Amino acid sequence: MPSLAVNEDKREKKKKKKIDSNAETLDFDSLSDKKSKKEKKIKKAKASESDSENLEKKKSKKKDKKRKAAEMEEDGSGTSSESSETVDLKAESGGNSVNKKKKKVKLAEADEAEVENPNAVSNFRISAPLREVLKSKGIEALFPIQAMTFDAVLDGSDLVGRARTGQGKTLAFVLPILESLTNGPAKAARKTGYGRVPSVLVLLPTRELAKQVSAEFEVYGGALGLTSCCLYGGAPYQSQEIKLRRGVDIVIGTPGRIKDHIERGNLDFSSLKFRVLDEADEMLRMGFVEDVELILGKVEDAGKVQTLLFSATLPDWVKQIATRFLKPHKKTVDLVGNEKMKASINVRHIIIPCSKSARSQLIPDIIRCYSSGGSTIIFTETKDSASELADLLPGARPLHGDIQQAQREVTLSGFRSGKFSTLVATNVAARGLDINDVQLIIQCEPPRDVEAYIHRSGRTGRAGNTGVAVMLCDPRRSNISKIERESGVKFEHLAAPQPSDLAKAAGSEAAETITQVSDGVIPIFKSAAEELLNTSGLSPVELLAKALAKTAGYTEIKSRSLLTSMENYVTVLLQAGRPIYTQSFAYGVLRRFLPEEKVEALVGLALTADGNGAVFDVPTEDLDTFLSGQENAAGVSLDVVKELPRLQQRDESRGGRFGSGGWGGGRFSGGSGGRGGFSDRRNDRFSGRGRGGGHRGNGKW
Ligand SMILES: Nc1ncnc2c1ncn2[C@@H]1O[C@H](COP(=O)(O)OP(=O)(O)OP(=O)(O)O)[C@@H](O)[C@H]1O
Repeated sequence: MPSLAVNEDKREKKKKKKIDSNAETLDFDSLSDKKSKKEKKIKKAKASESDSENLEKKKSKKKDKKRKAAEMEEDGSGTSSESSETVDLKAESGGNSVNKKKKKVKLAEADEAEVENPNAVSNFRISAPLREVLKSKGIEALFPIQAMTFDAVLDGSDLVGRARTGQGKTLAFVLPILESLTNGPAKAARKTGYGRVPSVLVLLPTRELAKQVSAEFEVYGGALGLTSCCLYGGAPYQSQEIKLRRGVDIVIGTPGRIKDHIERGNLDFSSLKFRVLDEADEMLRMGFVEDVELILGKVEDAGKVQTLLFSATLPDWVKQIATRFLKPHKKTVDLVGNEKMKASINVRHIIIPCSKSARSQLIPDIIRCYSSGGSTIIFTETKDSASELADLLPGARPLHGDIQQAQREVTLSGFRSGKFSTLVATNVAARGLDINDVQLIIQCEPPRDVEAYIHRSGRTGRAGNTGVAVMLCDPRRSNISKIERESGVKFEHLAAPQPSDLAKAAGSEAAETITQVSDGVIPIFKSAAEELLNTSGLSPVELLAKALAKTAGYTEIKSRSLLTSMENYVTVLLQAGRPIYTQSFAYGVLRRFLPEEKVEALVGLALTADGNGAVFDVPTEDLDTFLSGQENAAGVSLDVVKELPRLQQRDESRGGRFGSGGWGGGRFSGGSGGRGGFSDRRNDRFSGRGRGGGHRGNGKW
């Protein structure tokens, strides 16, 4: 297999990543305990060389994050006038444990960039323990959505917040809620002591997301002495009930399980101060509306509770529902608004045509080309396809709603920690999941709605990092134009990587690894090399090329068709000297000069966008029959295509004959042509589109 060298590389990267994250954890521990600065200095001085290396890495990571935060600001959100108001408010806030003197010292210590940055953490009413945690995570400035909502939330407003994926919406509610509970308006009425009832309720659509947000509350809330509890289905009730009985400040969970706990009399919202609906649109879309309404309805005096609603996508119907849950004078901070581009601007959005049957062959190559050695999440429409594909891809694991919760957790934590680098998931992983180093998203087919596209592709390119989202599809059947129009994404229509391109890349990597081999091996292998040179009949360069190929894992290079990406097929263009409006006309022309069984053997027939031709794939072994056969048909030409012409695309929403999009013509960088277009009347290779599983309602993923 061609991926050996790259896998080695990936393992090295993962190792490094783990060392880095360990360093962060250690640092956080030392910050959060109450040891004096002097002790810390001594500890630091004693730190081993590798520790200091880790610190160096961490510093540069922090600088990177700071730069990214500043860049994000420049994207146009945090206005300086607002920020200066924030600074004033902070100076006036008596409840804040940081006194003015300390603040001055801090500001003096802060580097220039921090002072100049209006979104610097020090410019907000964020108390010392939270600042310490933020610092330990390399966060020195708030992202725009956080900066623009912080005061409103801390000062008691209901709020609807919207920012693109990966822009830090979680901390946008975590930080002000925690400050409010410990230093702000919610402090006075907050229940404390054993058996206390929760002050905060956070609802999320999936278990994985609930756990992730709960972990944030544990880290940040823990620094302030607040406890949290995550309630989600598939996990035993008992441990959740024990926690609730002991008393918690923050409850995070999925609607179904929260409702169950209410019905069992385990939850009392009489002292609730905050309700958060994260990924609100998804929760409501999944059919949780009634559960959510029931849960929110359990708050007796809604006037005393602040309600916050966050998502990267807020369809109009959700905004309408929001008016039922939020107070009339709620604030709205919408950083996407009417901007055309609704998906992440840090992500390269690519479409590669591919038949269902070629997926498992093509995906490893896409990973090799686009994952930059990082992790990949592949989205399928159904649970079955996720399991099937995970079985076919080496080292991949599935994640979907039919997998036992305990296994789901093992899988996700293995993926997070880099134990394996390809996750094949349904929409259960589409929302909110923030996983370090996911560089590539592959969607096996276009999702049914634009929101799903936005959230899935948003699992990469987070917190100012970049990423790639590749969508595979059958242009004849997909509604790409609709997704393109509604998401504002301008897709790059590219060809699938050719095996020869991949082999070339692998060859360069292999050459690099060969230079790293010690000269000490030469005397041992020299006589075998001389023997080979003398007997092979090949030149030294040719022999070395073979050795490199073997090192890279190649013993042969297979061809792959431009149209369906299938191995051992070749793409042919048919022209009939007149327009070809229908597939049946194209088949009719072919039948005029080819035996029926050969016509039956072709796959993926699609009409060209100019209406003058049809392309299809033929088995390589049948190519000669096709090409020589045309001599018997006047006016007909058949040519092997080097670059795929633009193809007609189905445009469901507009119903035009020649859709606005079009396929092919694109080139994979360094590749040898575009491809696309499908139809297979013989065995309907594309019939398994698998919409059946759907994703509405509980447990469909
Ligand atoms: N101010 C900040 N500076 C640097 N990194 C940050 C900051 N705030 C959040 N992050 C990091 O950004 C990443 C994305 O944050 P988060 O998961 O909250 O995004 P999101 O907007 O909720 O995305 P999604 O819409 O996909 O749920 C996380 O890794 C988080 O730790």
